[in-house]
Amino acid sequence: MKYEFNSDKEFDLIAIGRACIDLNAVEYNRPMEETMTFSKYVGGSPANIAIGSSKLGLKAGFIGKIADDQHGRFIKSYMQGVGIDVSNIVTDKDGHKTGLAFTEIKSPDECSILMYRDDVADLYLEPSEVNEEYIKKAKLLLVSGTALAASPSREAVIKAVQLAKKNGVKVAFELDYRPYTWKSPEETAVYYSLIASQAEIIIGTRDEYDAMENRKDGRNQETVQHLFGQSAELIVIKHGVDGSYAYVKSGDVFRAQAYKTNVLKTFGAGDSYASAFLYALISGKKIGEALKYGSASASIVVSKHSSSEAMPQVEEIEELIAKNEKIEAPR
Ligand SMILES: Nc1ncnc2c1ncn2[C@@H]1O[C@H](COP(=O)(O)OP(=O)(O)O)[C@@H](O)[C@H]1O
Ligand SMILES: O=C(O)C[C@@H](O)[C@H](O)C(=O)COP(=O)(O)O
Repeated sequence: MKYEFNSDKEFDLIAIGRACIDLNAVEYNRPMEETMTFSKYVGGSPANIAIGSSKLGLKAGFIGKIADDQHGRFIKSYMQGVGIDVSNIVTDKDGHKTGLAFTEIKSPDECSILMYRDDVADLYLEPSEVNEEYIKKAKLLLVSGTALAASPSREAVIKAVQLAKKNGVKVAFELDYRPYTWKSPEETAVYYSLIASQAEIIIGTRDEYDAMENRKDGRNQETVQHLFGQSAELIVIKHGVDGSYAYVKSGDVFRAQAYKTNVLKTFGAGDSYASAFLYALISGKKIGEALKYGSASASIVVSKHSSSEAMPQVEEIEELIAKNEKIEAPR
């Protein structure tokens, strides 16, 4: 079963949200207190997804606001360098700073992120900086949940979604829940539910759907039943190393297991998964196959040091799928 896009569009995917900096611990397998050096990469979930899908060959664009400083310029030139259209990345003129994410790698499965996101430039994207002529050119608008955390970025995203709906552009909502960016769980649930009610494709971990539903231990069946009553056509629910499911409005369900790998750290899994899943879907692969692309890409990225720079080529993903070494997990 395939998922159909409007083929008469110049861009495969346009992402909206934050483009930031990741500072990843160079000395790892220790707490951050003992880490003295960090490597710099472009980061921010929607930027990572745009980078991953561009490296896989999609024509990608980005809408966001970056700081008018060295970090902002680094982000823009890196994104341009991997083939992303940066014409709709706006430079902040009010002195707001680039968001930073320091990563701590204590062990392969004990990682955390220390984020510096006070007054960050990306959350100052204005609705007036979202351009209908641009959005209209995309097959898919990818929205990151974190961009809904504060105004005016929240309104800019809501406008982008409205313009997508008006112009036959599918909306994919990557829940990308970062608790520290939000004021309260209630607020998150309100805005997540609003965008989820408009999106045709929704991707998130089980915990992120729980944040949207403002509950604990939610069940996939209840979640999808509710969302299929709105605009959703395809819902992906990820369960970490236990794999992921794609639910289709027709009633079909697909499952992918994670691929065995030499794990260095856990972050980067979600963004690499989304970029390869969307790449495969937009390239016309079947939904079950697209899940494998997502899983394989994630497995490659968790074995490497960064999120953005580590995004794989198509050949690497296909090699891993062909090897077929999956992690057995309970159903
Ligand atoms: N330890 C791991 N080894 C191999 N693949 C993994 C591992 N952890 C996660 N993955 C893959 O990454 C995907 C996304 O991971 P998940 O943890 O659910 O998302 P997120 O990073 O957004 O929290 C999973 O569906 C799985 O395919
Ligand atoms: O999204 C961010 O601001 C931080 C990311 O750049 C970082 O690489 C990361 O946490 C990615 O993790 P993922 O969401 O598990 O892919």
